[in-house]
Amino acid sequence: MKITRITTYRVPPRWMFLKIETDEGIVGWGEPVLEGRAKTVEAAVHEMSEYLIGQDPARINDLWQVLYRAGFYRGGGILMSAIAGIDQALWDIKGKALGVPVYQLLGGLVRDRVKTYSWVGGDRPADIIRDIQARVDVGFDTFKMNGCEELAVIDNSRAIDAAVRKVAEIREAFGNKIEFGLDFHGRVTAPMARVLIKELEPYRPLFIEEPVLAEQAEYYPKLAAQTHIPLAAGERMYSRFEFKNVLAAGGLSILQPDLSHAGGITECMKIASMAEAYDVALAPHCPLGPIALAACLQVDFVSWNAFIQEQSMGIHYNKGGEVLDYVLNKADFALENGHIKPFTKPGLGVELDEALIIERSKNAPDWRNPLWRHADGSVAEW
Ligand SMILES: O=C(O)C(=O)C[C@@H](O)[C@H](O)CO
Ligand SMILES: [Mg+2]
Repeated sequence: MKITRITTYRVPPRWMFLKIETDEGIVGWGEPVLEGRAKTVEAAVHEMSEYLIGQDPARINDLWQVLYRAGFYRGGGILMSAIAGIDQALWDIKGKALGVPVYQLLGGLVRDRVKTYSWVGGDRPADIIRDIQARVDVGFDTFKMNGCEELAVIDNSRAIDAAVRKVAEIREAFGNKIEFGLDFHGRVTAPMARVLIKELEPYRPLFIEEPVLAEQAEYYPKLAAQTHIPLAAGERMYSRFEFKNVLAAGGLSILQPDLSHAGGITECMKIASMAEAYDVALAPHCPLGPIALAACLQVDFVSWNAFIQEQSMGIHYNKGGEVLDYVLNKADFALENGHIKPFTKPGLGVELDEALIIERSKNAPDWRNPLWRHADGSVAEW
């Protein structure tokens, strides 16, 4: 079998789908995207296609190493997202060629269903109680929300109290019938993380995500030493070589590699195994579309230390497009009390509405996250 063509489709709300065609008629799909940099990743995918056209798609490991090493420069969000989507599509082809779901090629199921969580609240969580109740009513019991609004490098007690009050209200309304992760979203500096985590300790969030920015990873063990709350990170780390350093230094209880940013299934399987060796849990990051989610689930189905999966149905970013819009086999993505069952179809398990993808790609928005500024005019972390 030989790869014959690579096509990319940027689609609403902010995703990009990749189609790899072969001379035997089998097609694989992937989702190479870095939110807000879709066009840059698209250029990277097409630059990399020079290494792929005419090649045997079955040689996923060799193609992955070529894409990672052949260009001399490596790593980072753009290149590793391009590789991620290509890798997903190659696994999709291999599963379809052999007539089995990808997880069968990775050693088979380690669990019968995967627990997911739902985002609630938006960039500035308001009406959070109402949002949670709406999802509790349909069976969810685990959620994630932004842990705070923008914070200054050193902020005041009012800002800290506002963040803590929201969490206190959630616990007051729902007790321990629900769990929630708090995503600091990189908005919190190391000094403020110490203060905010201390004040949040009594409310026992399930985890605190990106307690500091990935470039401040040396603070993970220091922050972990002051709290019992599990710390999580990973969406802005792009290869096993970055996760290696974080695992060796300690501090993270949960790794959140993004299957569309960290090199795809091939790379994230290695990251999952490394995490297990350090007794660290896996919770793949996925605020993206259906192909990214399917790739995450294939890894969750075979990774013992995977404990929960992010999915973006109803997330505040999905304006103009929802996860299942492009999916024909919607029933396979059914959530029963927040859990999803293993896919049965070959490959990644997603059957796509290609006509709709092509149609919506004709005027896809070039999504950007907002540029926030503090009251003094300085740039704020969004
Ligand atoms: O889902 C998460 O955990 C996020 O932090 C969302 C963030 O990754 C946005 O997708 C960036 O545009
Ligand atoms: Mg996050």
